[in-house]
Order: sequence, then structure tokens, then C-alpha cells
Amino acid sequence: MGLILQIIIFILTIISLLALYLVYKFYVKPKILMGFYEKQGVKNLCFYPFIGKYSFVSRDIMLKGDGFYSIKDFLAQNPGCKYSMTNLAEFVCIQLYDPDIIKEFYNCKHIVKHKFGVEIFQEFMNGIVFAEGEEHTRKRKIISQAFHYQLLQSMISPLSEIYDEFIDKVKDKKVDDCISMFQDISGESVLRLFFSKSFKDYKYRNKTMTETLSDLINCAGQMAKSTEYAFLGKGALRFGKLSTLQKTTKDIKKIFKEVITNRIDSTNLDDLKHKQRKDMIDYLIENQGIDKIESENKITIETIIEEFITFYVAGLDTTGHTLGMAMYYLSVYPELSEEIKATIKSQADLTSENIKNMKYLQAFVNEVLRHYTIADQLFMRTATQDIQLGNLKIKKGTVLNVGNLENHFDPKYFKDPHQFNPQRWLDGSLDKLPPYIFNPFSAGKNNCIGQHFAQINIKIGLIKFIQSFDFEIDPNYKLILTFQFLIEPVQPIALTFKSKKL
Ligand code: HEM
Repeated sequence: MGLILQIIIFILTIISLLALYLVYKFYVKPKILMGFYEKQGVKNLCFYPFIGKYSFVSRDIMLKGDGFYSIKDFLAQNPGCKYSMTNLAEFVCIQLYDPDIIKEFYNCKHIVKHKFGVEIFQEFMNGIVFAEGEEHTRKRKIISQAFHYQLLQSMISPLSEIYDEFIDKVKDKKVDDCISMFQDISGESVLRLFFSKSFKDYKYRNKTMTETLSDLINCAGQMAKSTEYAFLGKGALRFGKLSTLQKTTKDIKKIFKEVITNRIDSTNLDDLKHKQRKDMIDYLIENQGIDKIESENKITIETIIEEFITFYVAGLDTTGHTLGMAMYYLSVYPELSEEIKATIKSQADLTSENIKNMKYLQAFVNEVLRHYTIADQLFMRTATQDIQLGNLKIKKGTVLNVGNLENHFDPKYFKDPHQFNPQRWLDGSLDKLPPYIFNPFSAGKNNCIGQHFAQINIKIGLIKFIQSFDFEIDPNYKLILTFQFLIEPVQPIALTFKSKKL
């Protein structure tokens, strides 16, 4: 009896200690830190466990029909606010709004990407997006040298071809989830950016390469969002989906390695110089950046594969959602299609110069990126030591991010911010917009390396679809946005693509 009692007391002690530890970790510690920031004038948004400022989303969907109502309205209610804070699990997270402080944030070398959630994605991609310091600078330099203006120029025809293929498929049809269709297009375009048509007829376990890669992304996304992961970390996933993800990743990396090796072996550098329509692998070979040993100017085949998968993941959802939402806006405001068509007419061929000169098209894309704000936040960042941004003293371990959505709806900068109005980018009202307020592709050393490709891709997509179709949306469809990894519609956007009458 005495022994059983001792065991029970022991177990109860362990449970109490664990409970005390959890209360300390998730409540007391962040509360103390928030007190430190409150004294410095940081506005306390809320203290809800785990999801920080997105705690408001479900409530706002129910009460306001817009999951981001509070976030969008924040600076109208708190004019001039420079920073606010919430808690994210055990961390305190500060959102920055002031352009000067955002600039310091981007330039501070003691702020790095946070590990949480990212480690699952690192299982199948470990490219520049997760590299820091010198390693990041070195790899980014080699990739940038290959990913230049000529490559973008030579992508115009392949991108047009991809859109033509999809336009044929959806002619006079209803597409139930048009974001998903544009994700397929974006995936295909990144595949061709690197490998031209090498994978056109290729199947892995009866699926195309783009389908296989998209499955991997979904699988990693589900794991990163799972409760097991939130409470127990990566170890809890080891014997389930994680091992399937690791196996598939190993298989497809082997396939990519074979394709790149064959390409290197069969390439004659003199012929390559005169090759029309070079892809990323061609430019990397031509720049002599590929070697068995990585050095200042050379990367290995393994690194290229990591970068390709990183580009694929970074380009798929972002471009797919932006294009899908652009089509949504066009279906709701059909008169905007007419404005864009007028700009297109004035430029005969699809060259990058002509596309750049389509001013209204650029204004429309900017307004989609502002009003929709696909990437409200960056990957979470953390301070690796005590730092100071502006007058704000920041403790090591604090999570930091930029409040893009708040800034995109700040009436100080954008008049009638809730109105979707491309004209605001042309009427001079934004001429004095401070830097760091509208940076849909981020800024600083980690800014989006694919931004010019993304812009040209989105614009070709818009031109091709607007020239071919009128878009019809169910008149009862109500757009409600929520937060997944990006800002996304709760209900898929279904559109009918009606051929234009000649
Ligand atoms: C509308 C489309 C896109 C948007 C809005 C977008 C936005 C962004 C943002 C905000 C970042 C910074 C993330 C952070 O630092 O936490 C980023 C980084 C990045 N993006 Fe994009 N992106 C888009 C399309 C693309 C495409 C098409 C590609 C590739 C073809 C791409 C490749 C990358 C890569 C590799 C990084 C990491 C750069 C680095 O850390 O050095 N993105 N993007």
C-alpha cells in the first residue's frame, strides 16, 4: 500500500511539475516579456495561445464576413502606431509598421528565420530560402547570375505555350477551383524554367512531376499544421507521413540528378552559346557554376535540385493564388478587363519591353497584390541577440515580422483602402508612398528572387485569359478570406471561362 501511495505521489508530482512548466513556458514567460514591451509603448493586440494576430480571423469571419477585418482596420483605429504585439505559442511576436523601423529590420544581421514549421519543409527542400549568412549570399549570387534578364526573355514563349494549353482545356467550361488550376500552371512554369520540356511525358508512380511535387508540398503543409507537431515536435511524425515524404523526396531527387547529369554530359559549351531558348540549367552550365565540390562560384547538382524544389514551392502557391484572385476581381469588375484590353491592344507583340509598357496592367497587378496581400507576413524571424530597432529594445528570442496587411490598408497611405481601385497607382496619389510600405515581394537580402519571373508570368496569364474569355462567377459567391499558410479563400473560386464572341 505504502509503495502504491508513493508511486501515485511520484506521478502526481511529475504531472504537477509538467503543468507548472507548461504554465510558465506558455503563459508566465511571454506575459513577463510582453510587460517589458508594453512599458516601451508597444500596443498589445491580444494574448491568445498559438496563432498570434490570426486569433481574430474566425471571430471576424463570423461577425464581419471578412476574416481580416480587424487586421485591415488596425491602423485606421490606431493611426501612427509603429508596432504591435501578440503571443505565438511560447514566443512574443512583434509586428512592425513604421517604414524606418522595417528598413532596420531588413538590414539587421542579428535577425534570422525562425525554425518552427520550417524544419518539416527542410525535409524535402533546403534551398536559399532557409540559408543564412555567407552561405545564403554565395548561393544567391550564383543563382542570380543564371536567373537574369535573358532567361526571363526566353521564358515568354514557353509561358505563352503553357497558357495556350490550359486555355484550350477550359474553353467554355466551368472550373470549380480556379486557384488550383493556376497553381498547376505556376508549377509547370517553374518546371520549364529549370528543365524546359524534359519532364513532358514523365510519370512517377503514375503521376506527372508537377503532381508529385504538389503532393509533397501538401503533405509537408499538413504535417507542419498538425497538432502532434505543435505539441511534440518533428519526432512525433517520424514513423507516419514523414517517412513517406522522405522516401518520395529521395526517389525524385534521384530522377532530377539523372536528368541534370545527362544534360551536363551531353552539352557542348560552344553549341550552348548559340542555343535559342536556354533554361536555368543551360545558364548554370554556361556560367560553369556546376561542380562536384561547392566553392565560391560553383554549386553542386544536389544544390541545384534543392534550389529547384525551393523555387517550385515558393512559386506555386504565391503565383497561383495571385492569378486566381486576379481573375476573381475581373469577374466582379468586368469593366477592368476592358481597360486592360485597351492597354494590350496598344502593344502588338508579347515582348518583355511591351509587357513592361502596359501601365494599366501593372497598376491592376499592384492593386491585386495590395488589396489581396497574399503574403501578409514573411517567414517568422527571430532576434539572435538583444537588439534595438528605432527606440525599441528587443530581447533575444522575440519573434519579429512585418505587418503588410495593416500597412496595405492604412488610410494614411491608401485613400479608401477597402476599395479595389487600380487607378490609384496611376493618378499620382501614391507618388510619395514611403519605401517599405508596399513590398509584396519583400525587401532586403531575402527579397523574392523570383519576383520578375512571377510578374511576367502573371501578366502573360492575364493577357492570354483576357484576350480569350469573359469570366463568369456565381452571383451568390461570397469571397471570405482566411489564413492557411497564405491568405486564401474559404470557398474555392469557381469560374466559367466563356469564349469571347468574335
Ligand atoms: C505573386 C508571386 C510571388 C510573391 C507574392 C512572392 C513573395 C515572396 C516573399 C514575400 C518572399 C520573402 C519571404 C521571406 O523572406 O520570408 C519571397 C521569397 C522568395 N521567393 Fe517569392 N513570391 C512570388 C513568386 C515567386 C516565384 C515565381 C518564385 C520562383 C520562381 C519565387 C521564389 C522565391 C525564393 C527562392 C525566395 C527566397 C529568397 C531568399 O531567401 O533569398 N517567388 N517571395
